[in-house]
Amino acid sequence: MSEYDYDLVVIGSGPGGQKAAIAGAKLGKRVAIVDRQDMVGGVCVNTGTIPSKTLREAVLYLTGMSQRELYGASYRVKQDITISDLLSRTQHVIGREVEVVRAQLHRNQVDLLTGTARFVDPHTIAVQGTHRGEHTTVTAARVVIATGTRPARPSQVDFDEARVLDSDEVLQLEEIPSSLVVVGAGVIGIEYASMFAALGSRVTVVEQRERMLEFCDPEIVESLKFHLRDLAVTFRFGEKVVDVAVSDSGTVTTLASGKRIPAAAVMYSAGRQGSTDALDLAKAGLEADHRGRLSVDAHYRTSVEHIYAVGDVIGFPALAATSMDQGRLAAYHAFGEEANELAALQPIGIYTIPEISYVGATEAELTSSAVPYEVGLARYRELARGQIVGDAYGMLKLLVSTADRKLLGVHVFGTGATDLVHIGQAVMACGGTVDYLVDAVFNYPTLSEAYKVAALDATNKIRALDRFTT
Ligand SMILES: Cc1cc2nc3c(=O)[nH]c(=O)nc-3n(C[C@H](O)[C@H](O)[C@H](O)COP(=O)(O)OP(=O)(O)OC[C@H]3O[C@@H](n4cnc5c(N)ncnc54)[C@H](O)[C@@H]3O)c2cc1C
Ligand SMILES: NC(=O)c1ccc[n+]([C@@H]2O[C@H](COP(=O)([O-])OP(=O)(O)OC[C@H]3O[C@@H](n4cnc5c(N)ncnc54)[C@H](O)[C@@H]3O)[C@@H](O)[C@H]2O)c1
Repeated sequence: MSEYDYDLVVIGSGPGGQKAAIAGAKLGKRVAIVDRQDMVGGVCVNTGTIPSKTLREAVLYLTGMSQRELYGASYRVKQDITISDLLSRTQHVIGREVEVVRAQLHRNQVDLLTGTARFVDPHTIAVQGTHRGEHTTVTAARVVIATGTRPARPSQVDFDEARVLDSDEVLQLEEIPSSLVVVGAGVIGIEYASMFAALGSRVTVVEQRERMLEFCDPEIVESLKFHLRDLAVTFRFGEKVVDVAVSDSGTVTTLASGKRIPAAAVMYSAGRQGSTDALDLAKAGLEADHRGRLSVDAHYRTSVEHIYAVGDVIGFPALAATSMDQGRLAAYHAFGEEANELAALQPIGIYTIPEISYVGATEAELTSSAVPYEVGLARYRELARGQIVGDAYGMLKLLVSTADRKLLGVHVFGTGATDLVHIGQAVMACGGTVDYLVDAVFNYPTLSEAYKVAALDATNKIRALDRFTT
């Protein structure tokens, strides 16, 4: 018998924690996972990915936005959309997802301990429930910390949960604001800006940097900005928020340049802070950085050999999919199970309206590292499926090496972008060339056909160049 209550205790039940716990259980280990009663499934299910993506789906459906190309600019499924129309769908999906997480843990014999965990010593964890007296202490041979992040809140701003909110509190809004200031044009800010703009709020996005989504293809970001401006979004780049004042009639946001922006509400999406303050890390011999984050080695092991950390609490890339794999790999490493490292090719999906997705290199990266490439482009409006679904703006861009014809990057903008990208990802991961896409037969009419159209475009350009040089 082991000297510990559990072989593995996981703190946090988001994507990273869930997969660490289940991977440990599949290896036959005794596993427990700790989270608060109302947070099973993590930030991902309760306040982050799942609610925001469900809200987006509800917005797209009820506003009739994606059908306007076909039925006219005034088309709407529901005339007066209320916040409860939007939130009821969100609550429904959250409820189902929480049940799925609970059932998966249960059938894998993972004990779910409810409460807030803190270290008593490197192998002992105290779990404090919400009610007095609800207190357990467990010991573990190994620990995975998967406590995620929470919105960063500047100390000088008075958040009141009604008019001045962080991105978690958007889900508690009592009405759709007629106007909204979004502070920070990171992924969260720009996704919510898209949704509220689609709902008809007048949105102003304030971003201290000169540009947004700098890691994406600039041509696609330009297209997105064009679309958002068309929905009455105003961008204030290179501007910093210095003050937010609230009164009964609304809010006024003051920028460092002296500009003042009146709005019904203000949403802060200006970065996130690692959730490590409740953990009493010092008792485990650990220390977080100034943003509450933990550092780990290539196997997700912290400086204390038996304690691992995964997911958003270790920082970049801070995505649900990567967090899941980090969790699985941490558990495998902890129990000496062989596993491949995290795949190098990871897609990015941004659920703006329209959505963006890419995998591999950008044109800017290839240019700065002097890798010669050609671009193959397909526009949705030239695809039969694009016409059928009423998407006239979508595009798919392939970056192809002129040296060996391999795919170097895929960038998609428009309907289904976050799904479509995986075709290119699979071809790239298998070392495929553009010729595979030229020769492949795709179902017709589909958006996937964009790959063939773009591949033909790229090969036509490469051929023209070859003819000139030979
Ligand atoms: C608005 C928003 C939208 C997003 N959209 C996307 C998206 O579209 N795609 C995508 O890939 N990613 C998205 N993300 C990011 C994604 O949600 C995260 O990458 C993912 O949730 C991180 O998982 P995690 O394992 O780190 O745990 P998290 O999901 O962050 O959960 C951590 C859990 O730990 C618990 N916890 C913290 N401290 C303790 C403690 N002391 N004791 C017990 N439990 C504790 C918390 O209660 C929480 O339940 C989004 C995030 C936000 C905020
Ligand atoms: N689709 C997705 O994959 C998805 C969606 C949402 C969130 N996420 C993840 O969540 C994480 C957090 O996202 P985020 O958008 O909160 O953070 P972020 O750090 O990416 O963006 C915050 C932005 O706010 C700006 N900012 C900060 N203070 C400001 C001020 N006073 N005035 C004006 N601008 C200010 C910063 O310059 C920055 O651009 C991301 O790392 C992302 O990986 C992913």
